[in-house]
Amino acid sequence: MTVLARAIDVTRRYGEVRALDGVSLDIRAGELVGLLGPNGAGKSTLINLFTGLRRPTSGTVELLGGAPGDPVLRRGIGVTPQETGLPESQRVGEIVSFVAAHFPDHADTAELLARFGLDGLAGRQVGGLSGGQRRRLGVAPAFVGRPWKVFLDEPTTGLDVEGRRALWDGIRAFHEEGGTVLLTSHYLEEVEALAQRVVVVGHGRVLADGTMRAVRGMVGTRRVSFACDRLPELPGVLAAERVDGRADLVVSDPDRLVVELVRSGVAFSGLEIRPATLEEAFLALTASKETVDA
Ligand SMILES: Nc1ncnc2c1ncn2[C@@H]1O[C@H](COP(=O)(O)OP(=O)(O)OP(=O)(O)O)[C@@H](O)[C@H]1O
Repeated sequence: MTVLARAIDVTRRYGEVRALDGVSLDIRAGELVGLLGPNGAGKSTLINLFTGLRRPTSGTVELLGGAPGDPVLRRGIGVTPQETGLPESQRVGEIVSFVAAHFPDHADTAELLARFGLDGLAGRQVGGLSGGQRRRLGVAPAFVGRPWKVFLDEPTTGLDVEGRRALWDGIRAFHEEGGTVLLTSHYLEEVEALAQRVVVVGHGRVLADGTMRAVRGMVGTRRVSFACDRLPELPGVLAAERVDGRADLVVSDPDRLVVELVRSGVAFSGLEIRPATLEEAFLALTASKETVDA
């Protein structure tokens, strides 16, 4: 299948910060890929490289088979950055028409607005939109030039459930017509609802790349905590902390951990098991990768 965006062993530094560290990734035509990772993982940097806004420090980035900075190739993509500053006094219809005017073949603006739940608002000034309507207006223009591929950086941040669903429907409709999507998100549920393939990034590296099911298995960790005087050696611990006489462990198999804890003969009390947050799961995944790589 045609590769629409490709990164080969890409590193990007900002001074001392290594935002991307040896990332290789292919996005093929027709895929809907979720790029999932905690704050600072390097998601926006990767999108900025694919869309030609930044250059890699080393490695190669290709867009539609060429250089991402090529204006002709860039006409084939649509981009929504994490934040958009739309002029308050401009009307919704004017904004979409302005973007459409840059493309020789563009979508019908009324249809596009309807697709993103903004129908009936073409004459409304941006200043009169709700936060959710504003965000959807920030995303819709990415689709106006009939792109091959769209890059959406946290498209649903700040949206309520209804707004999120309206946006998901718009993204799905584009994908069902054959469009390719790379979207970033902090939310596992969002990526699960939309993407067939999920790429987990952390500390500038690809930590996992596969189906949602496979990745959920990897990040589906639990936090097990209990009070004890001494923490024995236990298998399968991804991260451990001791706070006020309690051990706090992140594990992927809590049942096995508890069995081993009992077997160790160490006295414990106040056992609690709860799902780790996604953030914790990512940290554990990153930490375990670092241990493996060390
Ligand atoms: N222009 C910049 N100058 C300096 N450092 C930067 C710059 N842009 C990004 N970084 C750093 O690079 C790292 C990766 O940032 P990036 O924005 O790509 O992460 P992200 O995964 O998109 O995070 P978030 O989910 O918070 O948007 C972070 O440590 C960030 O502080």
